Amino acid sequence: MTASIIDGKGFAAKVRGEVGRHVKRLKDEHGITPGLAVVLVGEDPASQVYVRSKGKQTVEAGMNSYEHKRDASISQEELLALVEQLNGDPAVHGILVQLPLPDHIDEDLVINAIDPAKDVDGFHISNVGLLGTGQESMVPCTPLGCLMMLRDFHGSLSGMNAVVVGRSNIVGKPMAQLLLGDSCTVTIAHSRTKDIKEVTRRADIVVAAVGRPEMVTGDWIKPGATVIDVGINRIDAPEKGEGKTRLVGDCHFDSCAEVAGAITPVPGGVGPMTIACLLANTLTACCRANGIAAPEGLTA
Ligand SMILES: Nc1nc(=O)c2c([nH]1)NC[C@@H]1CN(c3ccc(C(=O)N[C@@H](CCC(=O)O)C(=O)O)cc3)C=[N+]21
Ligand SMILES: [Mg+2]
Repeated sequence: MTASIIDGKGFAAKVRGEVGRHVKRLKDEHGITPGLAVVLVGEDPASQVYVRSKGKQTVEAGMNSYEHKRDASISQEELLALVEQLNGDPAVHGILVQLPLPDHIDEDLVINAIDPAKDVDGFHISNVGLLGTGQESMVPCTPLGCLMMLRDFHGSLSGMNAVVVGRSNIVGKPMAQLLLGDSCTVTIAHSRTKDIKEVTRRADIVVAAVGRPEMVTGDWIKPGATVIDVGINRIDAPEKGEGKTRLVGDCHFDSCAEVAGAITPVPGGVGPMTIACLLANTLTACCRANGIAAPEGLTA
């Protein structure tokens, strides 16, 4: 078998186009422009790349983008004061504080200082609780993007056996909640899971979110299963020349693609969908803040 490739990059472009059409309508009919504030602390070059492409795509969708870059030495108090300022700014409908933060800053404290209604990452404890109880919330972008691709490919997910590999607050746990919400039978596997291959090999859907390059190989996959690869790992690529690198997922693409029915590539899979869902969440937050019905199909 050779798997179908799920085109996250193409799907993300469609989602961004749909967001852009709703943004235009908000402007034309209500005179409102959604605004996204991104806070970047420190100089990590990879983070800077993400922040730049987020800003560019935000503007392309017709929304306002506000970037707040701060030195890695910023104090926790100063960062909390910035979050408070953004909470109180009516032009800002979404706030994203890029993670990870430097070690001297308590990440949970900063995230929980964000107004939950503006928490477009869906990381605030209120949003986590709302998602877990099936109430309206802001849904984390990466799992939302994965869910959109799965729904698009399969239609209904009801009754499917889904295994999420990884138990992070950012991806694994919310992904499991969303799959449960779509009536999958959900297992969360992780580094301490015994006979993990036997667990994943029973899955109709495998979502790999462990942050270990190419850990999931074809022998972990049931023939015909759908594989969603969340990992974005930069590894050395001496075959491309001295000092060169390349991006790989948490799945070993070639061996998984021989067995799976469908698979997302890296790059061009989950990553672009994450950014598209960030824009969708910003639009949703803006609509809710203004008492306007948020467009369906862009939320969980
Ligand atoms: N509060 C917070 N929210 C985040 O959502 C968040 C964060 N912090 N910290 C960093 C990670 C990383 N992240 C990515 C999003 C898109 C791509 C993406 O689009 N990647 C392209 C490739 C990019 C390349 O070529 O380097 C792709 O997979 O095709 C990657 C990484 C969001 N993050
Ligand atoms: Mg930290």
